Amino acid sequence: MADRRIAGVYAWEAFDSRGNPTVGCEVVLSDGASGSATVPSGASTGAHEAVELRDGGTRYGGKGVASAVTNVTGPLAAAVTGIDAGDQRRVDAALREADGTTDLSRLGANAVLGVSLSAAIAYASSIRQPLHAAVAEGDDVPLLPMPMVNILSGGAHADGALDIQDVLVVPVGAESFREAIEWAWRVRRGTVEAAEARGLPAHLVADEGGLGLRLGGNRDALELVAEGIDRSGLRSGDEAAIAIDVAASTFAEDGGYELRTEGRRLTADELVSALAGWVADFPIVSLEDVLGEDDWDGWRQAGKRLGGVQLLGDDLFVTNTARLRRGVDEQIANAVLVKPNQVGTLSDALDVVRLAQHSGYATVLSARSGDTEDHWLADLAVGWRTGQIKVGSTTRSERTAKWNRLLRIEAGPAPTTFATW
Ligand SMILES: C=C(OP(=O)(O)O)C(=O)O
Ligand SMILES: [Mg+2]
Repeated sequence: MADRRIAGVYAWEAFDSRGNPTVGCEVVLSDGASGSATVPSGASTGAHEAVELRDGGTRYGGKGVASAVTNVTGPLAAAVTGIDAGDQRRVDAALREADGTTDLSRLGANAVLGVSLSAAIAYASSIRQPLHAAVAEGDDVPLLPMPMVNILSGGAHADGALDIQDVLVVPVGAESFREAIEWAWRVRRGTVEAAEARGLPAHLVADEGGLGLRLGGNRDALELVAEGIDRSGLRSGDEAAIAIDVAASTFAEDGGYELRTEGRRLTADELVSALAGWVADFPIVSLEDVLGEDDWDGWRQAGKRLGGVQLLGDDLFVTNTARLRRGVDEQIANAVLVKPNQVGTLSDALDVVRLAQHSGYATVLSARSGDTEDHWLADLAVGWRTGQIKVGSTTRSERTAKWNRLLRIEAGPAPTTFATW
């Protein structure tokens, strides 16, 4: 039997797409196979996420990850050396044990995820399988996810150009991933045309490559993207629909919601009413983080009034099984955003995906606003059959790396299916 024990673990500081430092990691196995991964980093982070370790006085202006790097090569390497990389659960348990905290704040969730991912990638290389096949369970057939593609950006990703963080297109009528991503690109082009027709500078892009336009208010953003869909020639609602990441925690203040671009303050109830109005007027199929991350009562009320659409919890659930379990038990939201670095290990992220799938919740695997050119996220979406993926726009290489990887997987040789909406 091949010897796939972890024999070496290396780490370094790498750039993310905002030019901030992040952790790169490589795991080498006894049989000589190796795998490396870089870890992404969010901006609109949830308060309950596992902790990303940052420290001062190192590179790139004193917000380095030098301690995360030395934690990889020191205690985390010691904890996993000798473990069979094919036993992901054991690798991840050893990483958690080495850290000893529930939020991974001692050694850093960024350090832990680097090792967890690199071990999985090294194992896939050793068994000569693509990562999506190596992480698939049982007889699961690879499933290409429906993309959710960023068109307009606001919030923490575009210097507050809008209060809401993302207006995205979902190519709901597409029959293959290739068609879906082309349709998303057509909607972007249509939105650029719509912006230019209004004299807006459509070449300025935000962190995830979405257009970073200063508009009169949030509704204007929806009107612009709706016009972009019309200009794309796609049928609004049937072929191309809209998703919003409200990211409400980023503008929640003293129990209310400050819509700064509109100069008004709303209660939770008024914010839900505004969202219900948008759902009535635009082809919206998915709403993310509609209220603050700890406003469970507000979310329950929101579910009653916005029940017809996908209600997606990001900051609400933070890829955490305990929080998702509470959501399922209390019938709050109906979908979960899954960001592996919110929880720190692949096994924990997979547990969230499976709990959601068994509970009838949809799953959307997601990149971060600070991401890298790595594309393991695409393989996880396919192998775990998450059904949806959110990566940002169709521009900027750290985004296209994931789309291009999905196009590559769809081209074969393994047979795939596509997750229609
Ligand atoms: C991808 C997102 O942004 P960030 O990575 O900044 O949390 C998000 O909020 O869904
Ligand atoms: Mg979000």
